Amino acid sequence: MTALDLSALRRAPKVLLHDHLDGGLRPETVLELARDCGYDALPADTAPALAKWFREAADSGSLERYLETFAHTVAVMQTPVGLERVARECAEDLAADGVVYAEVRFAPEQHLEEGLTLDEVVEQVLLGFEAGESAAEVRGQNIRIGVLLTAMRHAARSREIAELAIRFRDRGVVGFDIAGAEAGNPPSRHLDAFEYMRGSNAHFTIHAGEAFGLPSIHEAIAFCGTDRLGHGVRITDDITIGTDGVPVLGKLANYVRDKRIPLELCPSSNVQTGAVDTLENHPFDLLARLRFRVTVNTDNRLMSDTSMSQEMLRLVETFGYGWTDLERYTINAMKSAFIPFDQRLQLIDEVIKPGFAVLVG
Ligand SMILES: O=c1[nH]cnc2c1ncn2[C@@H]1O[C@H](CO)[C@@H](O)[C@H]1O
Ligand SMILES: [Zn+2]
Repeated sequence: MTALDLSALRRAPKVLLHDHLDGGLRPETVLELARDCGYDALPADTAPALAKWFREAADSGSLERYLETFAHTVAVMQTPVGLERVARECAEDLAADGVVYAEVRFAPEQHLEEGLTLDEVVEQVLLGFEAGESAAEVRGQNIRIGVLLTAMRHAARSREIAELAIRFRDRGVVGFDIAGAEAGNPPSRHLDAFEYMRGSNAHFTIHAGEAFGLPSIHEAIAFCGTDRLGHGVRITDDITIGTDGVPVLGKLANYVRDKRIPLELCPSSNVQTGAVDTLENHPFDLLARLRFRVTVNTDNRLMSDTSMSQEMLRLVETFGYGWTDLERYTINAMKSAFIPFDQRLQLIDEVIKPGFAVLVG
């Protein structure tokens, strides 16, 4: 059995379903792109200081204030060169961390300030991911990236973004999502976008149950028909612990578990936005023990100063998990991916299981 430390975790084949492209830039890249495009509003001028600023500013305890930090990353992702570079580096960084399959999301509507069209934005990001996948392969690190197109939930372009996702479905876009401030912007506002996706036999996930509780999760599932829940951490509001210490599930929690609806849990991000108060109190462990389909995710690597391996290490340190637990969460994630079933199975059988077998030894 290999000791469970950060370097061994980096060798484990990992699957990431919830990662924002504009939340994962390298601090040096933010600085360089800002200089190149004349953006002069960055809050720091060295990479370490900028990394620290993002981490601390995102530690706000409120989703709305956490989201304000994205103004700086989105500002430097407005040109073909900037978009391509950020996507390329994202693929390379994830591959170097041992991620073998990732679904990375971003909101094309936020990248139109310099005159690019929605289609051009998506094309540049896809080019960047392809270049990053190839560069990683040369180093012996194989990764596949599927793109999710996000619509901002406070805006009114979700139908258009869903159509964009379908236009690019055979070129690397594997699904659709909504993100942004949850309170006041319920999923049902975007029903036509979700109906369009369902009508196209296409997949989507919805950020729900992060800054708002059960009604948001209920709408996402019952009215919108979501395939997965982005976070979904507040499903615990529907779980009570009886006097005998035994958890009792309400109707919605039961439904989520019965239908094996995947929860894209993002431990560090959830603490930063105040969805949970401490990692020790994160319901990840309760949900895992109750056999919900839990997955481990980064959400925003820059804002949380994290990686897939780091998130797993934090869970190991907090809840005492071993390799077989981590393998189970990884297989949960691979089963829940938006690529076709045969391709998911191939990654499980040929990459994930053999990779963990080496570590379990
Ligand atoms: O945890 C989150 N909850 C809700 N919205 C988020 C979260 N992380 C990032 N974004 C939002 O998604 C946009 C597209 O990637 C980001 O610009 C940010 O506003
Ligand atoms: Zn997110």
